[in-house]
Amino acid sequence: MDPLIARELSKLEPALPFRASTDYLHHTWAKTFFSRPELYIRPQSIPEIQQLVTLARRCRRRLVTVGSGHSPSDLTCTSSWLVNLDDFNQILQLDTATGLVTVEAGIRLSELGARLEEQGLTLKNLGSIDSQSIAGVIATGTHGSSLRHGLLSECIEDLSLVLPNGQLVRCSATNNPSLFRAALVSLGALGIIVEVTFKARRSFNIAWRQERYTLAKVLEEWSTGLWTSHEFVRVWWLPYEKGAIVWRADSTNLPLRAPPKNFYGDWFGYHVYHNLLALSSYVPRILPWVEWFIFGMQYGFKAGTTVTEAVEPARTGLLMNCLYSQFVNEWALPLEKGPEAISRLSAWLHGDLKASGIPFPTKGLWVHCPVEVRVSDSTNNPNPRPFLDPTCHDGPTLYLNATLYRPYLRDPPCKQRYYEAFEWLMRDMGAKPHWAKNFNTLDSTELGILYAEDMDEWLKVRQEVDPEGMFLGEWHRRNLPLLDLSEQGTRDRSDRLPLLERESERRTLNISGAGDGVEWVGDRLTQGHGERRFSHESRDEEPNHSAPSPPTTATSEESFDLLAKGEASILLDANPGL
Ligand SMILES: Cc1cc2nc3c(=O)[nH]c(=O)nc-3n(C[C@H](O)[C@H](O)[C@H](O)COP(=O)(O)OP(=O)(O)OC[C@H]3O[C@@H](n4cnc5c(N)ncnc54)[C@H](O)[C@@H]3O)c2cc1C
Ligand SMILES: O=C1O[C@H](CO)C(O)=C1O
Repeated sequence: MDPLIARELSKLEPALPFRASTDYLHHTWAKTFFSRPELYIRPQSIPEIQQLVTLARRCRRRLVTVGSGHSPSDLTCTSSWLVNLDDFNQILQLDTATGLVTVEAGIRLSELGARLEEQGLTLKNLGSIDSQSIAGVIATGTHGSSLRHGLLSECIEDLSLVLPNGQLVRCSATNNPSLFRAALVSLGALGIIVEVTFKARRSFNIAWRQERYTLAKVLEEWSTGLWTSHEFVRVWWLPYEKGAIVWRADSTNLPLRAPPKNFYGDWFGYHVYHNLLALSSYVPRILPWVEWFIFGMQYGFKAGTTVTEAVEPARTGLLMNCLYSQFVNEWALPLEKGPEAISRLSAWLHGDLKASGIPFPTKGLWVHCPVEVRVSDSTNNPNPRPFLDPTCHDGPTLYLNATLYRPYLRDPPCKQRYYEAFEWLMRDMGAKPHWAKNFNTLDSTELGILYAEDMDEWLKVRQEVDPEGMFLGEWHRRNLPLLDLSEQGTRDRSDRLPLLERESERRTLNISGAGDGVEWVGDRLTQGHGERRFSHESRDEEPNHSAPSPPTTATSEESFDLLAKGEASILLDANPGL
């Protein structure tokens, strides 16, 4: 343990626990990225969060907050300090009459859903899963698929954050609206969101129906009811089959009816599909056959022949089985551009470069399905939009999500060319990438241009609350124009953003169970913790807030003692590994 940390910790409130452990191995849900933070910290109260932020500032450390690690990119990787709010996850207030609910920001949507249900409430919209933390969902602009809803975060009324100076601030549409709009898609770069107030809806059930369409029928109905006939609609496009699975749902008073068994939801089909995907990494040309076979077994071999229906509570019925580790590359574009985007990508995947207009060769290229096709509409949201909201301002939004599975955690062979071509098309059509996902070919300048004044506003707020870049890392540097053009020549970290963590290398992990996942290594690790920071060390002021009196626990004394002795503080179990 760096003696600087022990020294600085000894100057803080000794009774307040600092629940930090070393030797934690962080990884994304998909095990695409791993990193080894210097400390992994799981606070349980706002004073603890304020204390760890103060300590980080004094020790000159970058902070990263991680929710459930479901963002597919390297956004949450760090060799510095990783903060997780899984133990800060209570419902603080709930008003069944108004539907207003205040929660601690670490709560996972699954736990929140179960607790709301006990009170007859639910979230009004969900994405494909509910494993995420509420703060994580907000931070990256997570969406579901419905033209009657925008981003999941549109139900948020009020947020509280701990800023890099340790201050606890609240914001809403009327109270500090710029901070609110910046914090609604914060990319973890403003501070730690600690409390969230949102409006829930009365619990409801959905009746859903799923059937196979031809792609031609999807495109034919695109503007004549495909997306508007039901509250929730999502489409899985099967490119080789030129087919699609259309899933639609509405709220209902019908009695619950469990969905029928499905092929790859069961043990046998799940493993058959997984092994066929693994085989296709060696013999990629079988992929059209795999698509035909698996989706035929799952949804019927012919359009219109098999319909699946069920009635379920919305909080589970809206979710889906995401199967295996995967890369996902998702972009938002105007809904009316969908038929053109899909037709061009379809032409390209079938080798017709001319019709596609996509300048990448397709020889020897084989890809996985599905391409997820989803929608949202933020234009009816009365709350202010996040500055970094990727959805359209003047009409409904389409999302295209190109999925590539990683059977047994191995990367598929054609990823680079498929994603380069897909991103080329998306950029050609003026689309914006989903912040959490695996996009690669846009740089910070281009993203700055795409978001224009909204990016400027977001950067302005960010710079005001975090002038030293305590919440910034390589992902932010790569994707956001953090410096003005006039400052591009400056060495950003040491000159302007002294705490920004740079990536120093990506290396293969020699541990079993990591597959092709890479270890992200930040310069905190390679430079040796603390080196540069001693010279930059600033003894800044105490945060200007009055923290409630801290709880006194045995663990606080233990943690303090261990750290003061320079030993690792293992108040939590170290990551049990893979
Ligand atoms: C299987 C799967 C299915 C998915 N389905 C969908 C979908 O249907 N629709 C969709 O839009 N996306 C989807 N996603 C993406 C996912 O919703 C987002 O990546 C979401 O951000 C993950 O939440 P998390 O809690 O895991 O956050 P993390 O991935 O851990 O973190 C995401 C960001 O939030 C920040 N953050 C987390 N907690 C805090 C906090 N307390 N304060 C400040 N910043 C914080 C982090 O620093 C980071 O920048 C899916 C991902 C997977 C793997
Ligand atoms: O990122 C995502 O993964 C699933 C697809 O498996 C989904 O819907 C996302 O969004």
